[in-house]
Amino acid sequence: MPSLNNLVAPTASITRRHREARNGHRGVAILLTGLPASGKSTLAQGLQAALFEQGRQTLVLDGDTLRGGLNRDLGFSDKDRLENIRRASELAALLVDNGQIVILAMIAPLTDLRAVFAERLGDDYREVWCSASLAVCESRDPKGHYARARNGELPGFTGIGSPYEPPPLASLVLDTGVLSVQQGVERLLAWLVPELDSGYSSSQEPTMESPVHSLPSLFKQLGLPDDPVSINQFVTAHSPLKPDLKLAEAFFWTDSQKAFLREEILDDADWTEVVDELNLMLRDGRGV
Ligand SMILES: Nc1ncnc2c1ncn2[C@@H]1O[C@H](COP(=O)(O)OS(=O)(=O)O)[C@@H](OP(=O)(O)O)[C@H]1O
Ligand SMILES: Nc1ncnc2c1ncn2[C@@H]1O[C@H](COP(=O)(O)OP(=O)(O)O)[C@@H](O)[C@H]1O
Repeated sequence: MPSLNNLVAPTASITRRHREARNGHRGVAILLTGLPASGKSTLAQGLQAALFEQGRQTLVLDGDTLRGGLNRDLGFSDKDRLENIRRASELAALLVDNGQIVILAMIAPLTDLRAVFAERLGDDYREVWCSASLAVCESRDPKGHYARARNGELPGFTGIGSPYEPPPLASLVLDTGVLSVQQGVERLLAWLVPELDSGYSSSQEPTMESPVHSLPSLFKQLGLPDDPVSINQFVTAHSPLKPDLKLAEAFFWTDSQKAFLREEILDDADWTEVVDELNLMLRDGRGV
């Protein structure tokens, strides 16, 4: 293994701030934790679909899927579960740094295991407890695991042969034994969306030297719809711009929009960075 002292990370030319500005939302990792069959995977897929529909950048890291590839060398001993979570937390951190909303559907049964996520992801970490009881989960048993565990075929199965410690500090508790799937997804969205829209990573706070405006805020400033789907539609409808045509001279702007863009481009003012970004998107037809 190489010495950590000899590793030098490259400087990123495209930073998290750039990606979040383009996405119009922050990157964040949400752990859905709970007993087997408590609804983690179902809610993760439902939440992902709803966020995707809203034009957001999101993906699911599911314990079962990770264990089929990246973590296929790992079992369910304490040591292996810790390594499972460590790798998932590293992967999630990379993806959050890429501006993604990472939805982790993993049992992560112990407080100490969830602390690995909290420590690695810091302010970018949120915990949701899918709190369906053991009795409810066992009665559902969609994979037949509980029945096998009761027969002694799955020693150390969480909830039967090994413990699940409820998370006392979860940001959100969903009683997945009572709620419908749709109600669960609605509650997740109602809780999460304001957080996504309420500013970006604290480690990337804008400074006086480099004020940051997002693409949505530019669209709002221009009097245009500012949700991700509308921004995509606008870029698709108006690109590619001819190489010799200046952005502010394009036919689709009103006079006041042109005046605003000219001023911002000439003044090298607050909006320059995001105006540049829109310019590039319109040249190559790339949406958000
Ligand atoms: N012994 C034992 N204990 C718990 N779970 C088991 C076990 N053996 C196999 N499985 C299957 O693995 C899925 C859980 O993987 P995770 O990576 O989320 O587990 S952990 O966070 O490392 O505890 C889990 O998926 P879910 O039912 O979706 O939770 C099971 O399908
Ligand atoms: N409120 C709910 N949230 C999530 N799943 C629910 C809910 N109510 C019933 N279910 C059902 O419970 C089962 C949960 O399975 P799954 O999502 O694979 O759980 P886990 O990933 O926690 O093992 C699914 O069959 C799902 O349809």
